[in-house]
Amino acid sequence: MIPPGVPVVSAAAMVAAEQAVFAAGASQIELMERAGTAVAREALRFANQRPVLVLAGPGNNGGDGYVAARLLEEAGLDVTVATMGDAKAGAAAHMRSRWEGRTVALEDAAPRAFLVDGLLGIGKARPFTPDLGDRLRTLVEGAQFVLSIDIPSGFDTDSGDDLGSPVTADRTVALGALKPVHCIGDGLAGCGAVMLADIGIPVESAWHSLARPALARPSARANKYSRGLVVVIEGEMPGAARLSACAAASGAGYVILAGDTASDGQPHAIVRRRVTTPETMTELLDDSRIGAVVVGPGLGRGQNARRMLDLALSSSHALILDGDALSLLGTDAGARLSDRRAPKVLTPHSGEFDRMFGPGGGSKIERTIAGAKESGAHIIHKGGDTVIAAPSGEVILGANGSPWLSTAGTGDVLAGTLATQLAGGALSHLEACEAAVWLHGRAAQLCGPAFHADDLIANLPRAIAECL
Ligand SMILES: NC(=O)C1=CN([C@@H]2O[C@H](COP(=O)(O)OP(=O)(O)OC[C@H]3O[C@@H](n4cnc5c(N)ncnc54)[C@H](O)[C@@H]3O)[C@@H](O)[C@H]2O)[C@@H](O)CC1
Ligand SMILES: [K+]
Repeated sequence: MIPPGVPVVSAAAMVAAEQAVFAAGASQIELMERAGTAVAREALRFANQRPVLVLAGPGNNGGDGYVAARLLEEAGLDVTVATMGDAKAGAAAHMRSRWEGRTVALEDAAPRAFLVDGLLGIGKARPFTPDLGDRLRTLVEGAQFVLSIDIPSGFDTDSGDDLGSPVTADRTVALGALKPVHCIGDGLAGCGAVMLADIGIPVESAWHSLARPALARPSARANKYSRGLVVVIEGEMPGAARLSACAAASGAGYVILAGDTASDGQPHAIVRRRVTTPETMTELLDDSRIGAVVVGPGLGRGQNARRMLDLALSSSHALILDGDALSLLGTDAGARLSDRRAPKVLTPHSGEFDRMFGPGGGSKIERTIAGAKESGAHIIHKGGDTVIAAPSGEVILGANGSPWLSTAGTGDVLAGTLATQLAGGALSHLEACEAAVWLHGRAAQLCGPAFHADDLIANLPRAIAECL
């Protein structure tokens, strides 16, 4: 769980925001006192009189730890501080000097039930030495509850990578703003539940965490076309496109499933159109009422699939490109899509993303932004840590789903859900992506464990109801 709809900043941007506050006259000691107070408050909610071990590193993260230790002892708890190196000069050294309680070196510390992790924060982290790593593992495994200050120690703030740290927090108090490690990569599991503490540092960012969308009810004058006409192109594996079409039918006014459909099947509300040749495809797409076209789920990668994709790309409709369409575009995606003026959204999982834009080049956030800029498309880079990026560089980080989403067909459902939000025309493209990812994740939560993609569709109306 991460707080919804709040700014997310890189380590460098957080430091710049802090510097701006200092330049405006704030004192570093005051800020650290506020940070430590927020940590102590959170610790008091969960410590329940258990013995506390505060790990204090050499930087300002450790400084926050010393403040928390002092306040927890003043609150009557039994507190020991384990230090890793000497506190550097400045506020952290000041807070170290104000701590008068029991202190041991990290190497000599014994486990205690409630662990407060103030070893490393958003400064540049190096992997722990083997000895320190082993000691830390003993302390973490011996604790009943681990509360990390700002970030779990030994994780990279911007990529979310675990640098070999034994820390897995039950809860993390993010200071001032969320950072990428709270939302992506190994950090998702390493942080536990994340709470955000306002310590008086104003931050602005083009990156935000996912929030519940505000969706409108159909107006009194609404008709099936004004609520959005969605076309889904069927291919070699028709089940995938049918999942997209059924998902789109939750909210869209009119859904057409186009392909080699022999029978008209369930649900009857979805209109079947027999489209097997370039001519019939061209005829289908020659309809200005179409709000969005989904192409790719189960499309196949043969000659016919390629032809259908080319025709969809040359239309002027908003396109959702998923699955096989992304594989067919491959390394040509950037060049081919940047030439297309009409809106397009790509919904790759990591393998499809890498096939289009290459596997290297920074964090998942940076890579997704680069892909969006190169292709001129909005990108929903799927996974447990979904990253949505716009060509403008705006980002939404959407880790609200459920690990049970890792089952066949759920991506097809996302594509259809997105088509409905785009075709409705009420939302910007980024808002439509955010709404689709939220609804998809929420429907998964409502399903509970061990569901299949059809169950997800059945829960979309309940998710939508929460947004009205
Ligand atoms: N700047 C400020 O005034 C504030 C900072 N805050 C705290 O300060 C943190 C950032 O502080 P810093 O920039 O000092 O960074 P850190 O507290 O992350 O400490 C970085 C230090 O740890 C050392 N280090 C890194 N990896 C190591 C390893 N494996 N073994 C031993 N030493 C290692 C580095 O050489 C560096 O000296 C934030 O995360 C937050 O907790 C808060 O107190 C709010 C105010
Ligand atoms: K920490």
